[in-house]
Amino acid sequence: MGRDKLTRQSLGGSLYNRINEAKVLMVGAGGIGCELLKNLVLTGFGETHIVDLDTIDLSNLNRQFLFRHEHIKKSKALVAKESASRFNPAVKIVAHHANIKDPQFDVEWFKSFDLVFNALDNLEARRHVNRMCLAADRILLDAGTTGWQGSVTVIKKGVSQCYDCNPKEAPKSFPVCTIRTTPSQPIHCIIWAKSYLFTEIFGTSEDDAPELDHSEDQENASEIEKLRKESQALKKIRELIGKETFKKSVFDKVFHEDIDRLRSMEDAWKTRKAPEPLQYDKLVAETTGIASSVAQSDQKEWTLQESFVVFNDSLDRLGKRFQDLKETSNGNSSTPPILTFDKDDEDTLDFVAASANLRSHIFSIDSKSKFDIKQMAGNIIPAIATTNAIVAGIVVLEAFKILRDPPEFDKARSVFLTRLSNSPGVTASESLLPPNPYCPTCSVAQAQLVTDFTRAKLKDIVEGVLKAKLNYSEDFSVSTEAGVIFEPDLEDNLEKKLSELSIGKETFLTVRDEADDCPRTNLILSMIEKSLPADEGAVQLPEAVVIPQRPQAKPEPSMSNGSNATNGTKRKRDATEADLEDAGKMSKKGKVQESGPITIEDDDGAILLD
Ligand SMILES: Nc1ncnc2c1ncn2[C@@H]1O[C@H](COP(=O)(O)OP(=O)(O)OP(=O)(O)O)[C@@H](O)[C@H]1O
Ligand SMILES: [Zn+2]
Repeated sequence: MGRDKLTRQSLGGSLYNRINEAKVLMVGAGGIGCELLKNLVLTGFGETHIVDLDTIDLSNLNRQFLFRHEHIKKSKALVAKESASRFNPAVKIVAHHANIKDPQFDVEWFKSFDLVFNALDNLEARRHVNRMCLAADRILLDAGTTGWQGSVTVIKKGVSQCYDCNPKEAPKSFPVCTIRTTPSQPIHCIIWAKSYLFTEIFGTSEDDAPELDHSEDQENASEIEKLRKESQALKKIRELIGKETFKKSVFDKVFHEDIDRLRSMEDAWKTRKAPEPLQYDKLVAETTGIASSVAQSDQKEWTLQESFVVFNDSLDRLGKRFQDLKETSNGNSSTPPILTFDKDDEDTLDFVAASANLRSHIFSIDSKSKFDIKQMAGNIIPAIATTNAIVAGIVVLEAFKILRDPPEFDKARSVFLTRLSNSPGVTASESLLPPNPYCPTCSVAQAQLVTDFTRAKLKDIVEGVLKAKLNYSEDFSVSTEAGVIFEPDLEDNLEKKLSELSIGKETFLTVRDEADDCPRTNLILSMIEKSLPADEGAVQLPEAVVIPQRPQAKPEPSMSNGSNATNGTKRKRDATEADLEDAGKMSKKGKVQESGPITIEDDDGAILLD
């Protein structure tokens, strides 16, 4: 009996043949991706391309079953291909060890697929694939999981909601002053250790850390200035790396001198307990007999003395790595050596865990185990293989509906996996909702520009296409994800080449009509690279574009029931339902709330996580 006989029987010959001929793209070969690839290959999808930028880590092996111990440090995409090929040698698998945002994966490339599957773990890459599929007019099946929660959504341009139709919760950040001056929860000390202390000693600068919110800096200008001086002093300590005095200097600076300064701000401690500085020599005396192997006890909360031992030991390890790096990069001043925090890098995790707990002790905050700190610093909740397997199965069932002849879009559903205590089953589903007419990504006009990047300038787009071909008047702006590059008061970029403005074939440009009367909806431009004859324009508009008027002012979302309904008939999903990946991060003690974003409630109160 042929290996595909039963599959053919259960799917029916016509669907089976279409699956056999289908060319699909799977973005992400992690927890969901491994399960999904197995399903695609065993069902007989004719050609599957895999894109993943990462290499295999020890911590992936418990659930990413296409990978084995001997694959650690190898490309996920390539090993996934190798392992899954053995399940069904009749299908073709193509692996790309790359970032899906790389320019080689342009709109034309997306057009070469019948279907696209997202098996990703982050908002940024998902949004990018969403935009690419809209520009290429390809159906995207997005699968996501967070712990026990999961979702599968079918996104078809103009028919169903896209990934951006519901605004997503911005990642949680903390005001700088909370982190640096008045921490009150373990997470504040963990962010301090990871995004301030570690980066100032071994990395670049805290200013770039996404967890730190600088929006209130102006209001606290004098305190921020003092904090800045503290950071500079800490950076100087970097010069002591490798010297006998290094560890004590770091310790004295951040756990003694800086704390003394904070204590002197009496107003800050009127309603809370003032921090207590630590003494290096006293702790040295108290820690004789504690072995550095205590760092391996990752489930228990270390004592102050144990944290001190791990702090010193991890600083030794990191200092040595930093020195080695410096030696190997000697003479190459353009790349100063830096170390970066990685939750799977024991040396960096030990340092962050020990430093966070020392700071927690100073501020009378509960300490956390290294295991808990790994979850919180890595902003992760445990991934659950079963959830991944369920969504990877459901997403293929949705793909069947789309591949039928004729396609059964009306039967396609958004499916959610929940473990809410009052929910009757494991999954819930709803029909696909129509696009949000105010969505900045899909309720817009789209156009493609054929572009010769060797000579195209911004002027060729602004003057040659937008004004000459699409009748934009003077009042409009053009922006990339990085910001505005053209508007009536910003004309300096017109003579610049697109490459100088970091615009490539993977870039989307947004044209916003700023006219007072009847402005048109936003226009999203994507690029097709082509070498064009010198006597022709460097940017061409191959097809006519219709740009409708912008809809009237957006109604205020109703906050009464936590929904943000816009279409009168059906309630739109709220952030928790629609974006489980980002709304639903939980710790072991996490508790899901039924509406609104998800909170972690730990002993120190509730905090929102992205
Ligand atoms: N921009 C991107 N381009 C290509 N692949 C990506 C991109 N962003 C994320 N990925 C991949 O998506 C996959 C998501 O899988 P998963 O959620 O299981 O994460 P993981 O990194 O394997 O696990 P964990 O984060 O729990 O350690 C990862 O393999 C990751 O490398
Ligand atoms: Zn949309």
